[in-house]
Amino acid sequence: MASRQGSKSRKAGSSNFKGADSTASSTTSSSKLYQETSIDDGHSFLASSSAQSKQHFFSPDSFPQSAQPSKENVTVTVRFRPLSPREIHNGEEVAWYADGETIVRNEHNPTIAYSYDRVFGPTTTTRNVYDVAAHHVVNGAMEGINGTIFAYGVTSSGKTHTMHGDQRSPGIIPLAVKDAFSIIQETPNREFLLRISYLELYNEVVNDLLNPAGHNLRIREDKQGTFVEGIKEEVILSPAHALSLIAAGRSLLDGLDMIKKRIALPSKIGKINGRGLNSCNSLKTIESSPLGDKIQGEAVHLSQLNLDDLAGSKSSKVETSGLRRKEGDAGDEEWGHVPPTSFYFPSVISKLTDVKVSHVPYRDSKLIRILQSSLSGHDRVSLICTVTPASRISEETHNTLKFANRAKHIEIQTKQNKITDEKSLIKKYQHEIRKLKEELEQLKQDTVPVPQLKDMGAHDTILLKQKVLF
Ligand SMILES: Nc1ncnc2c1ncn2[C@@H]1O[C@H](COP(=O)(O)OP(=O)(O)OP(=O)(O)O)[C@@H](O)[C@H]1O
Repeated sequence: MASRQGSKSRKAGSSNFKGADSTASSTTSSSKLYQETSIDDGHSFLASSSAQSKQHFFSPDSFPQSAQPSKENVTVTVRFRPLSPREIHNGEEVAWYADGETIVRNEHNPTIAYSYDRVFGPTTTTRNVYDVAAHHVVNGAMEGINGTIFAYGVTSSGKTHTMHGDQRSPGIIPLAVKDAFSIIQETPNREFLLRISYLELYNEVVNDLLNPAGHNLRIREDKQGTFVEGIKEEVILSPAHALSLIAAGRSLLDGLDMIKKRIALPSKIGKINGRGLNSCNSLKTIESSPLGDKIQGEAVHLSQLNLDDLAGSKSSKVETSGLRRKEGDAGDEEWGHVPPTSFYFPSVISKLTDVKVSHVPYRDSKLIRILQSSLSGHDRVSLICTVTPASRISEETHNTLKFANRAKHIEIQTKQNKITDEKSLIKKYQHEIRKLKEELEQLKQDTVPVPQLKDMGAHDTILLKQKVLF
C-alpha cells in the first residue's frame, strides 16, 4: 500500500507533491489495475512548396503492407498544475495531490487514490513530461508507427500550457517538432518528408489554422480513411519553419477567439479564462525511405502524428447530462449549443475499453471522427490528463482521474506502416528529382559549344533558355 508521510490538511502553497517531480526515463505503459479505495502496490531532407491535398487520417487497414503488430497499452499520465497566485490569495485548499511518481490521492479521503504510468507534480517541467509521455510516440512515428498525443482536462487545468507552452517553457508540440528533426539528423541512411496541417474545431465547425480562407471545412471519407476536405498541408523544411507555421496558426486562432467572444457575449470579454471550447489538432504526416541509388521498389514508411489539445471539459453535471450551464455561470458563453469533444471523448474511451460494446460512437463529434483512426487501436497513444489540485473543482478533477483510469485499459496493436507503390509524396519527389537529374545530364551533353552561341539569333537563345529551365 502506498503511503504518504503526514496527512495534515493542506493549504494553498504548501509543498506537498512528494517525489513526483524527478526526471523520469522514457517508458511506455505497463498498466496495472488500480481501483478506487484499494491500491495494489505489488505492482537528408526533401524540400517542396505547400500542398493543397487530400490529407487522410488513415484508417489502419488502408495500408497495403505492414510489419507484425505489437501489443501495448495507452500511456496515461497525469500532470498537476500549481495553484495560481489568485487561488493561493483566495486561500484555496488542495484536494488532490501526487503521492510519489505514480499515484494521485485525495487529500480528504486518502483511501481514494488512482495510479497511472506517471504522475507529474506541479514543478515538473514540460521537458520532463515530454520525455516520459511523448518521446516514444514521436520516435515511433518517425519509424512508421502512427501516434497520437492528447491533452485532456478541465478548463484552465494546463492543456495549452502542456501542448503549446510559451517561449520560456515550450510545449509538447514544439518539442516534438525539434525531436523529429533531431531524429532525422541521427538517421543518415534515410531521407524524410514531413508535412503539417493544423486545424481547430469550434462548435463542430472545422477551421484551417494554416489558411484563413479555410473555414467550415467538411470531413469526408473514402477507402483510405477520413480526411478534411481542402485542408492546407505544408511541407516543413526545418524546426523554425514548422514553429513559424504553428505560431501563425495560433495568431489566427487568437483572432478567431476574439471574434467568437464578441459574437457570443460582448459584456464578458476579458472574463473568459482560456479557450474553453476549441479543440486543436496538429497533424504531421511523416514519410521516410532509404537513402541511396538502389531505392527504387523499396518500401516507404508512412505515418501520422496527431497532437491534440482537446477542448476543456466542463462540470460533471454538464458532462453527464449534456445540459447547458445555467445562465450566468462563468463560461456559459463557451458552451453554445453543441457539447465539446471532451463530452464524447470519455464515452468513446469507455466503449473502446468495453469488449461487450461493438458500436463505438465515432460519428457523434467531428473531432472524434477525425481521430477515429487514432482511437481505433492501431496508433501508439499517449493521454496526458491535466489537473489542478484546487478543492474548488475537486469533483471535476475526480472525473478526469476516473476517465484517465479507464483509458489505461485500452489495448493497442501498433504496426509499422509501409507502402511500396508510387503514391507516396516522397516517391513522387524522388522520381521528379531523378528525372530532372537525367534531363540535366542530357542537357550537359547537348550543350552547344560557346563559339557557336555567337552565331545564334535571339530566337534560338530564348529556346535554349527554355530548354534549360524546363
Ligand atoms: N504546469 C504548469 N505550471 C505553471 N503554470 C501552469 C501550468 N499549467 C498551467 N499553468 C497556467 O495555468 C493557466 C491555465 O492554463 P492553460 O491555459 O494551459 O489551461 P487550459 O487547460 O488550456 O485551459 P482552456 O481549456 O480554458 O484552454 C495559465 O496561466 C498557465 O500558464
